[in-house]
Amino acid sequence: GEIPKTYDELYNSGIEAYTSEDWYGTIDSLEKAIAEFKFYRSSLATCRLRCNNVTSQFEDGYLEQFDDLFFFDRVLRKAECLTRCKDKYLGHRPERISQEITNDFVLNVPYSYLQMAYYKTDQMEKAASAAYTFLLANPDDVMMNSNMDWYQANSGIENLVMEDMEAKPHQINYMQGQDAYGQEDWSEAIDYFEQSLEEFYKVDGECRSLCEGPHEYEEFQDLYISIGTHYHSVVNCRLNCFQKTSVLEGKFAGDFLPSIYHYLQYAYFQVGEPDKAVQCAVSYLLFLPEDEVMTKNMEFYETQTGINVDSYQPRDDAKLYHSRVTVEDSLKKFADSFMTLPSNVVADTPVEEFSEKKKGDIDDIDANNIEDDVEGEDVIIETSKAKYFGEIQNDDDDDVRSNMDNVTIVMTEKELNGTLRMVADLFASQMQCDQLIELALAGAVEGDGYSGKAKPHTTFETFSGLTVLNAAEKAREGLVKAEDALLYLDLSEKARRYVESYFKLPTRLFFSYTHLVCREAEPDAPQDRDDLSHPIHADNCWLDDKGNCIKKSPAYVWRDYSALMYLNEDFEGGEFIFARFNKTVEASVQPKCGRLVSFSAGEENLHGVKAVTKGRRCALAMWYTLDTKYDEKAHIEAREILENLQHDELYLRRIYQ
Ligand SMILES: O=C(O)CCC(=O)C(=O)O
Ligand SMILES: [Fe+3]
Repeated sequence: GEIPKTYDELYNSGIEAYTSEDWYGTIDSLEKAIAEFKFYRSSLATCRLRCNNVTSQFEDGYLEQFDDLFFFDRVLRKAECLTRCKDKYLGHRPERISQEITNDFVLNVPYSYLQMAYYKTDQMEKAASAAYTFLLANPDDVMMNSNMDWYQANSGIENLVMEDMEAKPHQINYMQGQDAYGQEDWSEAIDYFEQSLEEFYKVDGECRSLCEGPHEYEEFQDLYISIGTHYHSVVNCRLNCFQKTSVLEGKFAGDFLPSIYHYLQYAYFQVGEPDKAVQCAVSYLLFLPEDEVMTKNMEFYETQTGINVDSYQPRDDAKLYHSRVTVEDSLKKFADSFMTLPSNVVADTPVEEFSEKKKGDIDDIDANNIEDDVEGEDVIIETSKAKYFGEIQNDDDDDVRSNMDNVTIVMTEKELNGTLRMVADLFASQMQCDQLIELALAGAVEGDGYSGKAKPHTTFETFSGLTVLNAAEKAREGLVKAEDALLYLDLSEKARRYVESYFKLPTRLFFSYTHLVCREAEPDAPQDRDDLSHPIHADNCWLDDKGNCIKKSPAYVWRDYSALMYLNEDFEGGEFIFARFNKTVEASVQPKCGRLVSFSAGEENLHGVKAVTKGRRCALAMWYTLDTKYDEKAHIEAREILENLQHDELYLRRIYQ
């Protein structure tokens, strides 16, 4: 028969039909494209999963006596199995389909065309659902947001139901489970949550196997280095699956998986199955061992039901998942220690997937407080509150932290009167601070970072700055010391790692912008000025006149965390303040050499700097993002420049010695 079209071909015909306003044609092609995309991905995943079970024709243990024959026997048998399987299910399809088009599918872009086509053909409900589906992956899209408002106001349909047309079974079951749970229909809740759990692991398995796709090599290297390089990107991609699968209504829900065990333990308890309840509780604690509510529940089980909780193991599914991720994470860290992840990682699942959503805003999945209802006992208190799921992936970040010589935390959320804030000392020695100030004096440019405006915030101070890349370039030109520029890179990396670990971030934190800055009071500035050196602001949104945080351009909306490492204290004024929009101060921090203040970059952390009335105040300012897209590549480039310099210098020394 006719060779079926691939999803990129169908997508292109859909767009062509759209351009010529052939709405039925658009719908036909795009619906087929979406179906084909799903078929393609699930077949690929199925083949890869199936081929995990290949067995060797050799006697058990026979190959293990030769160095790597056992390993390569499995590799070849898997390769053979995959070749056959792909041939059978995906026969005519090319090995690789345009990455750009694949990304469009991952980001629900076909639904933006479908939305219009459904609307034009008078299918309002579908049109609204398509708009909603597109928005889940592209929440900031201005056009689609206004379409959505329009549907809500003018569709003419009462109770217009908008569906996520890409909702996956683990998400649907989860939401149905929550409904049943809210109705206190425990056995139905158990069914849904068990189903959701099973589907979660299935989707996760598919996601992980889709990571095994092609990889752009610069060149083939040693056999093992090539394999290792490819595996590095695969394991990185696999670890990202947690983010991609733990999504509810388009948003990253950090405790999606553990919360299912939380719901289940309560529901099992309610239906009189305390054994299963404890198993679920123990499974939950595997992911979030420090959870207070669950720890209390365990005490309850122990004291009120007579169960010996210590004899319980987590469920097999939880154990398997947890230990796999733990091992993968340590393999990835090991790989990270000697090779860099290529920036052009090509896998079937783009790394950017869900980038809009992972931003680190961990949403409350459900704040559904379940009141005590077992004879007034002090029982299982509430369902899961949002928690970071950092424990799994950040295990040995604690080492990083303890390796940070003598860094000490001096203020936490409590003293700082807010959330996601901290102050720590001893990040740099006096000598290092002096070196960085010297670097700033030699290299910083007035108005750098503010379109050259030397006085961007107040007329009474001059602002100057130097980026990491400019520092390296100036070192190359001999304008600043290379070792100072290197220290700039090293200290900012030290801070980045500390912040990543301190806030237990589930994924890597990237630099988004790094700036060595000084603010210097004008010699004739009045001592009693009442303006600020830096007005109250949030780092990732702009505040309108009512103090609303607008997360739109020109704000740097992708910034998720900020940190400032102070370099001196010999100036007057210049305290850093956390403050409300009406300028009431929540906490104030006195800068000094080696002190780091760090906080999440949103409206929860409005801040500013009090007037510097005398002298010069210097700091290493860093803004970070969780979104790889905004990774400040300048750090790598700067390091390269400096390494080359160092290399040249050694070379010259050798010649002239
Ligand atoms: O220098 C400081 O203490 C804070 C500066 C700041 O908030 C910013 O540049 O966004
Ligand atoms: Fe700021």
